[in-house]
Amino acid sequence: MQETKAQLRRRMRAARRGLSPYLQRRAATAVASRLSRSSPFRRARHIGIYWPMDGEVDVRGLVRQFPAKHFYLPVLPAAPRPQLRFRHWSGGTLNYRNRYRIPEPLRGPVQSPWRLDLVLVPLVAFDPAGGRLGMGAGFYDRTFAFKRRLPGAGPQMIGVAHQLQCVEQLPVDGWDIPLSAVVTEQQLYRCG
Ligand SMILES: Nc1nc2c(c(=O)[nH]1)N(C=O)[C@@H](CNc1ccc(C(=O)N[C@@H](CCC(=O)O)C(=O)O)cc1)CN2
Ligand SMILES: Nc1ncnc2c1ncn2[C@@H]1O[C@H](COP(=O)(O)OP(=O)(O)OP(=O)(O)O)[C@@H](O)[C@H]1O
Repeated sequence: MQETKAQLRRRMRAARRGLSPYLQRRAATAVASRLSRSSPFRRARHIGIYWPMDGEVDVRGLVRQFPAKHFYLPVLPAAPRPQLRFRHWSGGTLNYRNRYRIPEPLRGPVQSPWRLDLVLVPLVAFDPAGGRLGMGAGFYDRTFAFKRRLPGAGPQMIGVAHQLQCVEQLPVDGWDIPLSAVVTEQQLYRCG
């Protein structure tokens, strides 16, 4: 029988969490190096990144490596707003954790999502066509929903993942924002 989204999420999260610290470090280095050689990254000045959780690839090393670029971390929306905000982060220690226990900067300039040049998107599973399965709260889909109406507008969305998170084909929902590329420790997928 076909695996449900919830089952696929559970399986992929367990798989990436199960990677040894050695494999995690190797993936982090390979992904950061492949990203930093790609033209969307080289062109970008304002970049959305993420604080890794639950076995996600750790690309925070890029912040130290590229001091001339500006990096921003997602900040969860306060009650009435459905969208993420992105707050400037220079690589320092963060003391505050949000309700999912993910660190967030408490101060610093906030950048509108559409003024970022590039967003490195965390994900649970992806397919080679740019389909993405996230944590299931729809944060990235809602925040970048404007890209469905204006496909060329706003940041390039590049998924970041371990190769083991690749599946043949994900079901597409109407609100899904397709990824323009996905980077893993093994390859760069150009999508769409
Ligand atoms: N590193 C990282 N940061 C991110 C995301 C992400 O996927 N990765 N997000 C991408 O959108 C947003 C956070 N989205 C999240 C959605 C659900 C859960 C979560 O852990 N859910 C629990 C149960 C909920 C609870 O504890 O209340 C779970 O099922 O594990 C975590 C983050 C913003 N920041
Ligand atoms: N543009 C949107 N407008 C309104 N609701 C949305 C929109 N995008 C997503 N949602 C809602 O968010 C819920 C979760 O979507 P989905 O399962 O695709 O999240 P996800 O991409 O896995 O999560 P995340 O982006 O948080 O990692 C959906 O049930 C949907 O109702």
